[in-house]
Amino acid sequence: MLSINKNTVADFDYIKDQVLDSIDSFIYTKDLQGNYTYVNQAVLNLFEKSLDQVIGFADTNFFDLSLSKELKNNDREVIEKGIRVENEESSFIRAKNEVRIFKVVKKPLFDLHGNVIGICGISTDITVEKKLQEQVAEQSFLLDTMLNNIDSHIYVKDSERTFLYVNTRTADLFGNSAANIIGKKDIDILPKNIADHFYTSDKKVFETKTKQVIEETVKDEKGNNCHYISTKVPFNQPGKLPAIIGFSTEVTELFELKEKFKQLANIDSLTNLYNRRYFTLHIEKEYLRAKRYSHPMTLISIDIDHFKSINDKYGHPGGDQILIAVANKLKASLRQTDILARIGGEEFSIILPNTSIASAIQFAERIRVEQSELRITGEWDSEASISVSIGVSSLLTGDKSFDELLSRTDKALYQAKKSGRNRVCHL
Ligand SMILES: Nc1nc2c(ncn2[C@@H]2O[C@H](COP(=O)(O)OP(=O)(O)OP(=O)(O)O)[C@@H](O)[C@H]2O)c(=O)[nH]1
Repeated sequence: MLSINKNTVADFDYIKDQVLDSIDSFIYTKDLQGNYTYVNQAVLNLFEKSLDQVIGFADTNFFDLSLSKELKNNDREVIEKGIRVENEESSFIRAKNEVRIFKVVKKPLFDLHGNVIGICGISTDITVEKKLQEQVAEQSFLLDTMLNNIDSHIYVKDSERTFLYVNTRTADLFGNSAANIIGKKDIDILPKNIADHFYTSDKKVFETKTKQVIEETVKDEKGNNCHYISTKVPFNQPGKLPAIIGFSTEVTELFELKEKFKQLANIDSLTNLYNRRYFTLHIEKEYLRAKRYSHPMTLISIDIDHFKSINDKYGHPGGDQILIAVANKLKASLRQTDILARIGGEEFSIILPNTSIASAIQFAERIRVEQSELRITGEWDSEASISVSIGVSSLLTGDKSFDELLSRTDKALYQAKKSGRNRVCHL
């Protein structure tokens, strides 16, 4: 049989106090007036008071209650309703001169007849945890705001092609919500050919474990080409599948602008034919190709006769219109592989790859006739007509550079001029 004597109770109280005092949580009881009837050591440490400075005293001595609203409300709720309250309290501690946040559990204390005679509370300081949570929430908000407003598509995808993250821009591009995309595979979200196209470069990151910068071109739903610069970096977390973080920026406008600039640099603005710069680049290329494969290559030089007099007769703007008409007629005579350029004022050249001198002479003669039959109308009374002189020359086995071909063609043109114009000469 268990016998309890005075000493056993004292021992038990002593042990209980030791246990309660060794707990980091704040344990306390208060009477109905809100005066403390018990506090453990943690409470004394928090208040920086001794036991007799706390027992019998109310919270107003230890908290700034104007800044500790939940404390009073929670206490009132427990006492008035006789219920257990579990809540968070943010309280200003006078001794520490700072606000601390507590997770509190407060219960009513009853007498033998079931009347509420006070409250018992256990509070745990969660200030650091809360601050960390706030910091994480703040950083996550900041990151979300940045990722969702940046002009790039950002996504995280694992090696099994499952999206782990997409920003709003990516979700919009895929025509779905981020919540619907995350957790799904690219092939479940995108048309197979597009998903596979993206996965080809994803795979490269998984295989090489290094960052890849790729230019990607994808057709949108209207069939237009969209150009992207994509940077994909490996993202590995212990215990998880390898993943990549992708940043894709649409550069369609820039790409098209670049292409336009490239074109403009090569195009003559008056006639829209290639200019001398493009011609020079290409004649060298064609020359090297013809040399390497021992293919024939012929050059034609065309010069409008007495263009100075045409300018004098029709004025400079009239002369421009005639140049455009001549250019258009020349363009219409070309084969797909021929390269036509305006290389000077009223001078044009045609590179004829894979063409023998005999066929080139025939072609030049056809051009000469077509040009002489041109009737050009404009802001003048009669129809304007012109003639052209043409020089033709082919690449010879002994040629050391394309300059030799160029100079032979020029000489042939000079001969055509010298021998009366409106004719084709060849060398
Ligand atoms: N309208 C116009 N004229 C140009 C342009 N570029 C050059 N010219 C003119 O073309 C004329 C070329 O004259 P020339 O080189 O003396 O030769 P030509 O009068 O054609 O005589 P031949 O070539 O000997 O038959 C000059 O009057 C230039 O001012 C241009 O872009 N527009």
